[in-house]
Amino acid sequence: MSELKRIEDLIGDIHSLNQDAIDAASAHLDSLTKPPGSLGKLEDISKQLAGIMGEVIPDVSHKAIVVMAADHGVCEEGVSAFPQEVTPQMVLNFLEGGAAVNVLARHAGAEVVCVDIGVNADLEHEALVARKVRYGTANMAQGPAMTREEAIRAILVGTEVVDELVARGVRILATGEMGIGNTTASSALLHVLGGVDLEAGVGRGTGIDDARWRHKQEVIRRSIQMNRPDDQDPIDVLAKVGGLEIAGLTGVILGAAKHSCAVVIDGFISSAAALIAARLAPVSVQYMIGSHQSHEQGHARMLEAVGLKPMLHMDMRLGEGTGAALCFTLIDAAGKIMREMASFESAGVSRG
Ligand SMILES: Cc1cc2ncn([C@H]3O[C@H](COP(=O)(O)O)[C@@H](O)[C@H]3O)c2cc1C
Ligand SMILES: O=C(O)c1cccnc1
Repeated sequence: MSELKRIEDLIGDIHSLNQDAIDAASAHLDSLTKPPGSLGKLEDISKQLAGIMGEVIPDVSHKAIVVMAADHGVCEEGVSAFPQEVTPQMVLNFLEGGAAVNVLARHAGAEVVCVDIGVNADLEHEALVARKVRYGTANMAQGPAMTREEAIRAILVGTEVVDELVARGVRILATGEMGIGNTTASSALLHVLGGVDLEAGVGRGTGIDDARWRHKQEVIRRSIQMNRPDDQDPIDVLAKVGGLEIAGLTGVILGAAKHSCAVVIDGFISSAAALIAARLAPVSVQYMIGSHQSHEQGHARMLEAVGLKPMLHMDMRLGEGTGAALCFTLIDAAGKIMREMASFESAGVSRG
């Protein structure tokens, strides 16, 4: 089967949520000892999870954060405060359990799965999922970041990783990434697909100064002029000005939706992947949970373009899956409410 046909089939396998399960979860929440709706977004999470998994109180105890790692040729233009070699160095840090996402994942009881989908170095580690599509993207300021075939292959890597995780019992997923330069690619995607000006949609990433921030906008402007991505064709935009980890995460999101699993979306870069997924398969948004609003300029506009409302505002701007890991703790809290709260009947409390 051609790889494009596999993407079309994947999209065709994603269905709307189960309304009966949502109604049953809603009735259960209203039977609990609280005014209806008073637990706000905790109730929304429970209803969404019920609709996604087709059960009133689904078991989401087995959680995984998929950290997709890849490099960006556009780093040659000086768009990040850090050098490219940080990408493979951080991958080893993830694999040894020392990065922020590892700590927060342990706190939330989630596993971290690190995938080399396009790091510009040879990496070896027993825990690494080695699925390199190519050694980093090309410099998008001089030509397309990758070919259409590579973008499609990277999306399929993401769905295959999810297939394997679901087969081993994972029931909820989250997105994470590592890739020096990837806020540049993400802002380019936001500009082309979301129509957001570069002033508003380009942030400081790892912490660039004003001069470099203006330069980053200029590099994105040049990259778009050079490649002329078709805003009606999300895979064309992804291939020309996106990234391999972003493509992989698009696949993770679509794969989660195909398996009727929720997928918690992390920060700016993960949300760019969510934007591609939303444009390829609008119904996939129903499976996404917006974890937090990053401090990165443009993230609010990115979330709006996808159609997500973030749970948390923590001024975090790290990526890796850190915001998604924190959101897992809220999802667990929502599940405990569903499981452990007394009802008006059982507790003998009068209804209004
Ligand atoms: C040590 C370190 C750890 C990180 N973990 C995530 N990022 C984050 O920063 C990068 C994006 O920012 P920019 O586009 O400015 O390069 C990505 O790798 C993202 O995951 C990190 C960055 C650094 C330096
Ligand atoms: O919002 C994010 O995910 C983010 C912001 C800056 C750098 N890296 C990631």
